[in-house]
Amino acid sequence: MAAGKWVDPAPFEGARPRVPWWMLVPGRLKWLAALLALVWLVLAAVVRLVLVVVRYPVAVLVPSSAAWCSLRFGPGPLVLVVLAVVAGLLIWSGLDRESFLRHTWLRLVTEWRRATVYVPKWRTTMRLAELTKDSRGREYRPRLRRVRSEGWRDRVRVRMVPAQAPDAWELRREGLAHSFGARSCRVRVLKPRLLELDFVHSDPLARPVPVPALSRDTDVDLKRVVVGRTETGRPWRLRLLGSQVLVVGVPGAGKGSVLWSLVWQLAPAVRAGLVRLVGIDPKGGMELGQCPDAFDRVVYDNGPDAVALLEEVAAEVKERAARYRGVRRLWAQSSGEPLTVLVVDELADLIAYQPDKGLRERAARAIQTITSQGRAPGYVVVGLVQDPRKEVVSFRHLFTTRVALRLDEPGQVDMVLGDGVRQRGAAAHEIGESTPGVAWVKQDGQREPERARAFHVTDADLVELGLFLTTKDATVHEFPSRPGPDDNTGGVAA
Ligand SMILES: Nc1ncnc2c1ncn2[C@@H]1O[C@H](COP(=O)(O)OP(=O)(O)OP(=O)(O)O)[C@@H](O)[C@H]1O
Repeated sequence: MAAGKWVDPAPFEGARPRVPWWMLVPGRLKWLAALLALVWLVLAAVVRLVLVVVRYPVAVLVPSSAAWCSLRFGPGPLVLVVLAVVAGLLIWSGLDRESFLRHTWLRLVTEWRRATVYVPKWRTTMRLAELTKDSRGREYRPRLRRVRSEGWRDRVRVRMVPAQAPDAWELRREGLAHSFGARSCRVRVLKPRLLELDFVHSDPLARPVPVPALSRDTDVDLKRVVVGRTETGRPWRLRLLGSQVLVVGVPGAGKGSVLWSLVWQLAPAVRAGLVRLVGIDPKGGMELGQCPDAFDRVVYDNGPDAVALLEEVAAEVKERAARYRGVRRLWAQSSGEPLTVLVVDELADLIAYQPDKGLRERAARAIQTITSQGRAPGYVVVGLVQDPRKEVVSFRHLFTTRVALRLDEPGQVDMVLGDGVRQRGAAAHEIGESTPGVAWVKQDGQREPERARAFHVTDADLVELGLFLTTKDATVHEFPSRPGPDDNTGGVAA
């Protein structure tokens, strides 16, 4: 090599060493990142702890405070505290059993069932029921959210996996019920991706609900007539004023009990002349003939007399509507005219089974007029139907309150209550034969259907009702003279 002259050595052919990326990060940034990670971990642990305490307050707080108490003060004071708490709980349950159950016992049951039933079985059940999804090696599993036990049912909230529809859960209801040890399962959609599953353990409506004592108070709330009890224990309130009511159920489902519960509650107003009942019973009086005194007019067939009565009522609707035009928006007691309730025991007999086409069409036209125009002038139709066939269902949209008692098939539930209502849990086809009077109710404008049972109105009750309506000690309501145009009370009676 000549002095001072550079000669290139052989080129380097080895693999360039790979340094992990974090070794290239400057030292200070590394410390900062480690600190942030630590803070994140601590926060996540605190959130988890808080969640556990919120979800299982009794199971976490009671043993931990007992342990703290015994460590700090010894076992003696702990025993005293336990005895005092037990005594306090006993007094509470004696004084107000309802609130005791709600705030302590049911909370305990909720935690117990969440910890022993839903959490341990959730993952396996979701996989076996094929409610999980796999994508690129990752498993997407529905998330178990809030659990609330109400004794007779557990309400379990679920967040569905993306791209899942409630139908998938609807199809697996029975399997889910068996897996979690429940008698049945209902699926309700709360909002997009959020479902509530009702795991039902017993039926709170298994026992008949007796009718209350006949009231003498004529101030009946016609917007909320109590005709039974809902499964949550509240009164079943049926809207009459401003509504049209359709009651559907197979023979023996208890349509009569819905009807008579309504008449029972209206009786004081009927006796005082504030409400007028008009009836058509195509079954020859088998139903309405049990208490004919309740009705101002009643026809026991589906022939010309029944159609004439329907047309008469339809004409009254038109005449009253013409008088109210520009004067009042909705019937009120101050109008000086009674609210008219038209009861048709078997609607299909008039508009579907009547062999005379002319009569059938006239009946359908009159019913349509009354249901579509009767709301404002104070005419309400209560239609009872055994078979939700096409001819009747085509009227469905005119009835704003629909009551589905026991039905034969799931398709009939959709026909009566409307599409999607069964999916929200209204399984009227699953109502047992042993619980007549139990129904699913859907009112327009109310999202959730309600399960309820009508009062059990016995034959003896109907005799009492008849006597009540025919006794003369009633205070007959004095209507004011015919209203003038200045009487513009668009409000509601009662
Ligand atoms: N709410 C109720 N609670 C307890 N038992 C009831 C109730 N409703 C009806 N029942 C009982 O069920 C039976 C059938 O009731 P109901 O006659 O009212 O049924 P329905 O649907 O009107 O039948 P149909 O269409 O044949 O007239 C009766 O023996 C009645 O006592």
